[in-house]
Amino acid sequence: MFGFRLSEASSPEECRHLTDRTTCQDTDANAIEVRALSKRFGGPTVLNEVTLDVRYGAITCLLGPNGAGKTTLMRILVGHESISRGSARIVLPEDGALADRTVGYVPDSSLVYPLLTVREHLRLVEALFGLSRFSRAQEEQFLKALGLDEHADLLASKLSKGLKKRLMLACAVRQGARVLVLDEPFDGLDPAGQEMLMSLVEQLRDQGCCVLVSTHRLDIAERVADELLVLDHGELVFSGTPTQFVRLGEPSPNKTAFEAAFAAVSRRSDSRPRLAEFDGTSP
Ligand SMILES: Nc1ncnc2c1ncn2[C@@H]1O[C@H](COP(=O)(O)OP(=O)(O)OP(=O)(O)O)[C@@H](O)[C@H]1O
Repeated sequence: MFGFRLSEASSPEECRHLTDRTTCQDTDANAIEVRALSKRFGGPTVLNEVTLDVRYGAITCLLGPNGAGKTTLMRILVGHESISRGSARIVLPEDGALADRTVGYVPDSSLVYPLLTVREHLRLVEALFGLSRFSRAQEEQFLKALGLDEHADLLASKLSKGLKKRLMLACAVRQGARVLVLDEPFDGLDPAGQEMLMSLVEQLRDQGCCVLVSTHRLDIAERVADELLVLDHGELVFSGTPTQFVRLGEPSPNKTAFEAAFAAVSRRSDSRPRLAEFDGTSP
């Protein structure tokens, strides 16, 4: 669906930077290393002795029920939250990419400048990271690829939730980030937007980027994930490939193999409220 190739929209210098991703980066190399990481906010432990690796050249989906600690882990990775114990580090690509451009973060809540237009956001990123400015044609092509061309001159405050997410991702891509940390990026997107985003993350993966995506959408994880991480109550309860994951589930007529595996590894899987127990509708 994305006719736009990310490398085409950049200046020759940036093209080299972007297209070299696949050749300069060992796609088995770790991009993120977390070791015995614990986090407390004063009260209960929110992340407990978490150890994991996330690699370049892969889409890694981070799954887990509400409150499992996904956002906290991502905020720690991008330096927005402190660590109580252990360590977390981003491993820079081997080609000497600039550290300040390496990590792109799309948070769960919107982080846009309300009084700047979509187009102005891209120019702000260009200025902040010292990138040569897109020509008008390149800018149009880039905006079209990200599904933002019809909204280019709208103030960010006027964008829908899904479009704000798309804008934040566009800024991370424009920045040339190699490690993309995307917190619930599919939340608020319509089906066409979801397809577009899946295609985009696959392109980024194919260029050698590390794409870490948190989601509650098991169907989307099943489609795009090369690797899966599952957090539950702050503990890492699964790390491996989708093939390894589905082996853990009990076959069930009411669940997909992914849903069955998620239920098997997640302690909260059987915590559905039983309305009948409260409202007297049980026979
Ligand atoms: N700043 C904070 N102060 C105190 N507790 C916090 C803070 N941030 C997160 N928590 C707690 O940490 C736990 C994990 O929250 P987190 O947002 O990381 O989970 P999550 O897996 O992203 O959940 P969801 O899927 O609902 O977004 C929750 O119990 C939450 O209340």
